[in-house]
Amino acid sequence: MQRNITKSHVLIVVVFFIILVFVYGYFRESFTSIRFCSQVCVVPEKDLFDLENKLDEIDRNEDGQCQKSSCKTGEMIMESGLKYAQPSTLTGRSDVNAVTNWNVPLVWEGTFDPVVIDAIYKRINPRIAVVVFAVGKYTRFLQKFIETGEKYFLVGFNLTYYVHTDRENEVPKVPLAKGRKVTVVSVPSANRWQDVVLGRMKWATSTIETTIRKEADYLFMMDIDSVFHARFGAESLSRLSAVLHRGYYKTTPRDSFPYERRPESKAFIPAGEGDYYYTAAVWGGYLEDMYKLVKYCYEMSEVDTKNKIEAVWQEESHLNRYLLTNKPAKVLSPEYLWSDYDKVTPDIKVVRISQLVKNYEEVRPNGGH
Ligand SMILES: CC(=O)N[C@H]1[C@@H](OP(=O)(O)OP(=O)(O)OC[C@H]2O[C@@H](n3ccc(=O)[nH]c3=O)[C@H](O)[C@@H]2O)O[C@H](CO)[C@H](O)[C@@H]1O
Ligand SMILES: [Mn+2]
Repeated sequence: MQRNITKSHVLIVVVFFIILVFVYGYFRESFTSIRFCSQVCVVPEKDLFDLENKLDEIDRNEDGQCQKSSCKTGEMIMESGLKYAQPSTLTGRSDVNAVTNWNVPLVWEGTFDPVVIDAIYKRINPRIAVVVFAVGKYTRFLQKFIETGEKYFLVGFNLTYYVHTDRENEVPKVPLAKGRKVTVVSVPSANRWQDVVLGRMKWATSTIETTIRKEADYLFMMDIDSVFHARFGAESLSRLSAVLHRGYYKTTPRDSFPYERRPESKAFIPAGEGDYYYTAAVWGGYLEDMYKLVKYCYEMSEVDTKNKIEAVWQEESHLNRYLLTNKPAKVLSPEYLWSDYDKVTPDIKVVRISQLVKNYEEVRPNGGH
């Protein structure tokens, strides 16, 4: 009995092991790519190599320009070892919608973790351009805008404020953090505020072509009559990010949005169409995507002028027209531009930047609205 068991069993065990070795040899490739993740994630050697390569990809040429498109964003790579709260699939903001119907984020406080977002974007280390205009009496807003920008706006990132003005001597000297600067660009004075507002598209197009294109990866267009109050960070970065206008984001039916309604204008949006109403006081994105959009607003307003029409809200109308067809990659909640004219409502957990109350009559060259 004892002898029988030993003989046949030894044979079976040997055959079993031989088969096992063959099977292993055959499927070896697939076995190595299985990741065993619990506390520690074991990354197979080949994948580790790919990952290192990706980390090394963030290269700039002699002009400081990114070599690969991943420099701008796209790839959500985070260094390992970072400590942050575990994300939940079940809890989050339930009082607001955090996604659009074309499935991109609608950014509110509580929908992102600053630690994770910063880790991803600081590794890319993008150069950010902020284009602002301070023409005529609007130079008075520069000091507070830049001062508070240094406290809250994309802190820790390379950033240049391109201040377009007709009063160079009124540009204040504000202490700036490392990697940040102010570049002054001269523009002519204007007799109508409408010309300044629309002129922004023309002058910004030209500054991008001559200067900014060589110096930045992202670009923001912003009104100057605003003050930062809280973090306005890398969560705002995307190919194209637009901000919901605080006046129309909650219950306004689309047919009541102040879109351009005259078919003669290039900014025309007919009844029954539209997603949101976006403000033109804060918008940003990849340099080249923003260039295309700023230039579009300029060219469309030129066509309108030829046809003796001016869109109801100038470049804001053209911006809204463009974004209806070319959906933004991120929509930012009105936290990203509130107004001191309005009471803060419970869904706005944090006001990141707010428009100042101003005397339109006094500050604008031709007064009024
Ligand atoms: C919150 C919001 O939706 N803002 C929009 C609203 O602006 P506002 O009513 O806030 O207009 P505004 O007076 O701030 O003008 C827009 C910007 O143009 C510049 N400026 C204007 C006049 C002037 O004499 N000098 C000068 O430098 C300055 O940067 C200013 O911030 O309507 C404008 C068009 O009508 C633009 O679409 C603004 O983005
Ligand atoms: Mn404004």
